[in-house]
Amino acid sequence: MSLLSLRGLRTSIGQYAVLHDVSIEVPEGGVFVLLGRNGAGKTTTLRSVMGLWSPSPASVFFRGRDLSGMHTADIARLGIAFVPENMGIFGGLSVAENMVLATRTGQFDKSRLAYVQALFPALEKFWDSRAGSLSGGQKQMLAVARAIIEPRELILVDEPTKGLAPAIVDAMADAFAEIGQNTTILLVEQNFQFARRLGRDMAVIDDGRIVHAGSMAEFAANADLQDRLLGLAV
Ligand SMILES: Nc1ncnc2c1ncn2[C@@H]1O[C@H](COP(=O)(O)OP(=O)(O)OP(=O)(O)O)[C@@H](O)[C@H]1O
Repeated sequence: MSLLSLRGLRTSIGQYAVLHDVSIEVPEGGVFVLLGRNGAGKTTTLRSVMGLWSPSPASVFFRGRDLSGMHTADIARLGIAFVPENMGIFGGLSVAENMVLATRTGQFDKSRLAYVQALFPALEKFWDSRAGSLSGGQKQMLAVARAIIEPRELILVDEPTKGLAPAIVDAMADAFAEIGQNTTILLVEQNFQFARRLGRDMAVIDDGRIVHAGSMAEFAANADLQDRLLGLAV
C-alpha cells in the first residue's frame, strides 16, 4: 500500500476550481517529486493534503486512512509535516526558540536534536541568533529542521531551493538525501537538476491535473517529454 494516495483530488479556492483531478501514489521511503509550471497547482496539492484547503471527499488517503475533512492539527498528529514556501519561521525569535516551538512537548529528544544539528551545522552555530537575521539558505534549513525535529512519516516540502545560491542548493540536496533515508518526502520543485538528483518517483501536474507519472530516471532521460510538459530547454 502507498503511504499517501491522492485519488481524483479536486480542490476549489473560493469560487475557483484549482485542482480538477490529482491522482498520485507516494510509496513509503525516499523522495517523490511533483513537478509543474507556475500556477499548475503544486502548492494547492500540498495544502490540500494538510487540510489547509478542503479536498474533495475521499480523495486523500494516508496509510489507507481518509484525511479529507480532517483538521490540520489532527493531520499533523498522524506524523505529517509541511514546510511551506514562505518557510513559516518566526523571525523575531531565536533559532532555539523556533525549534522548541516545533516540538509537541516543548522538550527536545537529545539524540534527535543531535541528528538535526548534524544535518544542518549552521543552525547549531547560530542557535541563539534571531532567525530573522539568518541567510536565506539558513532560514530554509531552519524550516526543514523544524519539520523533522520529531520523527515524521511524511514531510511535504514546497520549493525549498527557491532563491538559493548553487552551493546552498547542493547542501540542501545532501540533507534531503539523508532525511529521505528514514522519512518519506513529497517535494515540490521548479529546480529540475535538484529534483532529478533526489527523486525516485515523480509526477507532473498541469492546470490542476496529473499529466504524467513515472520514475525520475525515465523522465530525466526523456528530453522531449520534459520540454513538452515543463517547457525545459533541451
Ligand atoms: N488564495 C487563492 N485564491 C485564488 N486563487 C488561487 C489562490 N491560491 C492559488 N490560486 C490559484 O490556483 C492556481 C494554482 O496555484 P498554486 O499556488 O497551487 O500553483 P503552483 O503550481 O504551486 O505554482 P507556483 O510554482 O507559481 O507556486 C493558480 O492559478 C493560482 O492563481
